[in-house]
Amino acid sequence: PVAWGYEGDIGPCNWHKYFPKAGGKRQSPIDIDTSATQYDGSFKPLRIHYDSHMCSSLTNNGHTFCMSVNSDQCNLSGGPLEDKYRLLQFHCHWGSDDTKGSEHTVDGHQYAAELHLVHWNTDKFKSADEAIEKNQGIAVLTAFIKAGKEHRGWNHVLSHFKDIKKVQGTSTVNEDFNPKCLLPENQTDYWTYEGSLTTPPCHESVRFIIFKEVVEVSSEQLAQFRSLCVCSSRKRDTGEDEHLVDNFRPIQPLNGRVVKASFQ
Ligand SMILES: NS(=O)(=O)c1ccc(S(=O)(=O)NCc2cccs2)s1
Ligand SMILES: [Zn+2]
Repeated sequence: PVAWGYEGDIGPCNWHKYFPKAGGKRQSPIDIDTSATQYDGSFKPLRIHYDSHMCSSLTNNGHTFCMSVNSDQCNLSGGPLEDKYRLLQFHCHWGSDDTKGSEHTVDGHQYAAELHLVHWNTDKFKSADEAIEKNQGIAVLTAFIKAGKEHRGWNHVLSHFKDIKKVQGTSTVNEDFNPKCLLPENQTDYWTYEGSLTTPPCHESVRFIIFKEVVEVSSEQLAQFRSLCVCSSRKRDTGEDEHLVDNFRPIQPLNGRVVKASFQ
């Protein structure tokens, strides 16, 4: 597999050389210009049904932490979606300090981090690997994160981080944890548009649903995101571990796409 990253020769400006989709016309992330969004009154209520008795495993894949979920009881439908989608995994993007880290921006404002709950279309496709490449294959529920008060729900995830500090580290999460607790209270106000995976291979298969309400976590919790290491071997010339930070892709051209809003 081709190595890619967020800085230097393997960074986002060169992804298109090995991952041609990265140069496509409906790429993500984007800036949400709230003065140009269009209210769509036709959206049905979002239906987010997750159960908490799902055994999931947490991995450091070198680009982010990834909580993979293998429950057919975690489903998403409604809102702008025509089909039923099943939760595959969730992960985040964050910065080297609290002033940057989100992938999408709102009126040019970048948040400290961004949560992606990745779902695949089980009505149209037989597997996630098939859905990942197809239009309407993927739906990503997205919440912005800012530094503020501590978030108790996030501690269920962060308590496993010592086991995945190194890349390819994996930890099994058995406790009663429902990822729905990571979403904002207001789940009726969101923006939505058609885009892509924000990492290679950047397939243009994603419907993003981005909540307007921002979730707060403490600065100390954000610092725990940054405690993950990029790779087991590579050391800085100071012998220091290289920490996983600034794993966000720059914003991409809108190319005429319209961002819809579920609220006026
Ligand atoms: N940042 S994001 O939510 O847009 C995502 C990027 C990659 C995602 S994935 O879950 O599809 N894993 C990568 C792949 C698995 C199988 C083939 S590619 S989700
Ligand atoms: Zn993501």
